[in-house]
Amino acid sequence: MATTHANTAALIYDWNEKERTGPLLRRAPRFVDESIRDGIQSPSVRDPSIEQKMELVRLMDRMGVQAVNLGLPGAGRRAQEDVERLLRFIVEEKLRITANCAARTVASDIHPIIDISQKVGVPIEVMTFIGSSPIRGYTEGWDNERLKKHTHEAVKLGVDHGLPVGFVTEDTTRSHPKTLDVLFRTALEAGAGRLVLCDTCGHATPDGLRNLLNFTRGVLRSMDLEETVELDWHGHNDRGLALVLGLYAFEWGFHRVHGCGLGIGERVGNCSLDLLLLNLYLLGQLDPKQHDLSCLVEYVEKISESTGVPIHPSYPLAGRDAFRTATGVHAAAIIKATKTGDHDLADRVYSSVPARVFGRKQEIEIGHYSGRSNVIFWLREHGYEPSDELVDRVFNFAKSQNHTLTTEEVKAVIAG
Ligand SMILES: CC(C)[C@@](O)(CC(=O)O)C(=O)O
Repeated sequence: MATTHANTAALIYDWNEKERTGPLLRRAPRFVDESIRDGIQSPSVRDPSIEQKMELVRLMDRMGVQAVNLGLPGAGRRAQEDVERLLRFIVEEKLRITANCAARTVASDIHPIIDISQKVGVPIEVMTFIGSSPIRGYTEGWDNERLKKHTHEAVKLGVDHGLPVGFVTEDTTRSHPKTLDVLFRTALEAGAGRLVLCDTCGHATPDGLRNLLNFTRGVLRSMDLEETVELDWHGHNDRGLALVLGLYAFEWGFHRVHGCGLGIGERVGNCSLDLLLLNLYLLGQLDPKQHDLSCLVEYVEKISESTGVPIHPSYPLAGRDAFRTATGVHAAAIIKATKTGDHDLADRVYSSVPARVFGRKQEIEIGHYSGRSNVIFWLREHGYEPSDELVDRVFNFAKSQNHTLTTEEVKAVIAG
């Protein structure tokens, strides 16, 4: 693996690399951060302040995320003000990140995007969305003719004002090919430069994603647009597959994948953008000159702080427990590796994510599953001489408890 130190690599047989069918990308992956649009549609999420949104956009930019959805200006005055301020912020700070905004396929949602774009003098990509599945058509009472008319008018409105337009079919993964064929053609003929395929309800399996992509490619090919129109994948996590599908989407040729920090978003959330970045990094698919992931943990923490969504203790990389162990067998191995002085080795003995690369640290704790080596290591780390008597005392106390000891608890036992 490209990101493993040579010493450690010799000690790991990497089945991941034996034969790769997963992400080996034909082109550099690009990302759309939906945290401050779809992310904040989650019922448990608090709307971050404008300052917090700016901070998040700055972190996205540092991580090399190419585009951010700034919101849905059609939602009202506050959304419009936020979008305008964020767009000005991007310009003033000379960030590389580009902006897009969500809009229903109605003129009243698209006009505010045109207005803000003209006011600030920067193009905003219009991401105009329409429910395209039969189940949505049934509940909303829309027929295909109506969908087609709205699609044509909305895309044309953005294009006529010189804005790039992405056409977003909600619930694409449960939509009939005949409907998609009509809608894609209508949008592309009206000048859409991008199709956004959506797994709005988190329905797709990897087969579903591939079948849909092949179908969509067929439509583009028949219009001779395969080389010019870009494809985005936007997925939700109802079945817990969003991250895996995000990785496959890149593998199979999507240009961009959408995601949210900490995987927040409607219901069970979107594809986790931080875990997508982490995985592509571990697969050696991110150019380190373009993607500074030293702030990846900070990004997840800021998402959590600003939205009020806690980070689950076992959440990969940023979770409190991601690099902690109290278990005797695990700790003993890590302690031995630490003694070699090779930190990469110590970080990899019991994790496939190297903590130190992301500014985190492997920690050894003391609990009822611990061995004496945990206690000795802990005492040394905290500046205590591990005498036999002291080790016994802490060890026996830990065995009588049902949880991992806190620093205060260990100190109280040491104090006697
Ligand atoms: C707008 C679209 C991309 C959506 O997020 C739906 C929405 O938020 O209305 C989806 O998942 O299909």
